[in-house]
Amino acid sequence: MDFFNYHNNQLFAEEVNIKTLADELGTPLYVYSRATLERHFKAYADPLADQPHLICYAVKANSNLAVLDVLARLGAGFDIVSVGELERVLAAGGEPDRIVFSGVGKQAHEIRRALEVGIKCFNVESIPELERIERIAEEMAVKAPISLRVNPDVDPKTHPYISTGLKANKFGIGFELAREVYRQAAAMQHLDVVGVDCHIGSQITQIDPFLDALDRLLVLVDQLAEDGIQLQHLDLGGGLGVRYSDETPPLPSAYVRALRERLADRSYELIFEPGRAIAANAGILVTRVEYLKAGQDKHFAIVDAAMNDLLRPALYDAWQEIIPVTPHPENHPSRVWDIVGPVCETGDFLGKDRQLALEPGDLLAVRSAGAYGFAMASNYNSRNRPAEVMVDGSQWHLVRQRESYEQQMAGEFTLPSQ
Ligand SMILES: Cc1ncc(COP(=O)(O)O)c(C=O)c1O
Ligand SMILES: N[C@@H](CCCC[NH3+])C(=O)O
Repeated sequence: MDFFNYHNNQLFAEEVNIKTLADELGTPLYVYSRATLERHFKAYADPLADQPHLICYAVKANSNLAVLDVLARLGAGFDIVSVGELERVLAAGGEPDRIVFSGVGKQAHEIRRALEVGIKCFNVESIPELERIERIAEEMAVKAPISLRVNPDVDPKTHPYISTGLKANKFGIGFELAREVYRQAAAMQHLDVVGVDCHIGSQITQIDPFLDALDRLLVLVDQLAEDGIQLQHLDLGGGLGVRYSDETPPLPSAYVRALRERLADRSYELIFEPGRAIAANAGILVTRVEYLKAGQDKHFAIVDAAMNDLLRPALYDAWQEIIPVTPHPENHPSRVWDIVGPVCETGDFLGKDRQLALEPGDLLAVRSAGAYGFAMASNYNSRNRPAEVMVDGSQWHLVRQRESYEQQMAGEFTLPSQ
């Protein structure tokens, strides 16, 4: 089932015509489908219905308040990596005791705020972080729930920039060290050791690396049991890939089932931290063609969205499908275009070598843009970040206004006069 589809030669999100939205709200414009977010969340939650679990949506993928709200209403937990994400989850109605806090650089004020609101667990990534949490918990006279993020040294076979579970990556505590660090954690007065955590990378399209990582975690869990450390939950991270072009990642249900089979009759609460698998294919970026420019070797369609709006193509050479919002008749001449933005960088492209029938003023949709799209948008070239819309059946809601220049400059000052 796809909630972004053509009807009468017009692209729709659920029952809302994209051209109407773009004409009314301007472009570039992010459009999300509530039904798709819900379907993707349930694809994780349903196969876990008969056992204790928590799906902690990775807020970094798309932190729009409306997206968080949709997921909170379904009972989602949240995986955060900053106090900014924490405040967003709380503002959207997320429950503090369903929040896990990941990330290698948690600052003291972030730890304090997380303890104050009572999060479910800190996923601790180093010994100094463990010591910092212990110190702050002591000052606040509370016990901090923690798990260690273990780096299992498993190759996730993904883009090198988004692999996180190899020895060479900055993330987690090395597998060989983990048992000893758990002993240290268990001896600290103000820590409550509740789980173990592992996240090996993103856009992973095979099940095997996840199973290898789980096997390593289970070896550790057994060793910890010998040491008298009983865990309540296993957090298996996020990272399940999606289809951008011809990838064939396992469905969430198959992935969850495979991991459950490996766990056999071990009874732990299972936590997952999916980001991309929930949000990516729940969103598109709509952009308008400004100019068609014939180059010597290449033809360029210059559109009004750029790398500041959608960074993935520039950063990872990522491929995302680009489709017309209102396709021309079949006999309209087409040619191969590079779809580029107005930013002054050669890396500013949304897609290369795309066969399309185009005219100036046409609308295009970049698919699979719901995750790591707006979330990584910036003001580079002093461009305002785009608006975001949530479609819900035949209704749509503006869930973020296009930034204004005043907002972009807010809080910034020129030098005082002499
Ligand atoms: C700790 C952690 N959890 C979850 C995620 C979400 O990953 P994905 O969007 O690939 O599911 C990430 C990002 O890779 C992460 O770093
Ligand atoms: N931002 C990345 C994924 C990073 C995952 C976060 N650890 C992407 O767009 O693919």
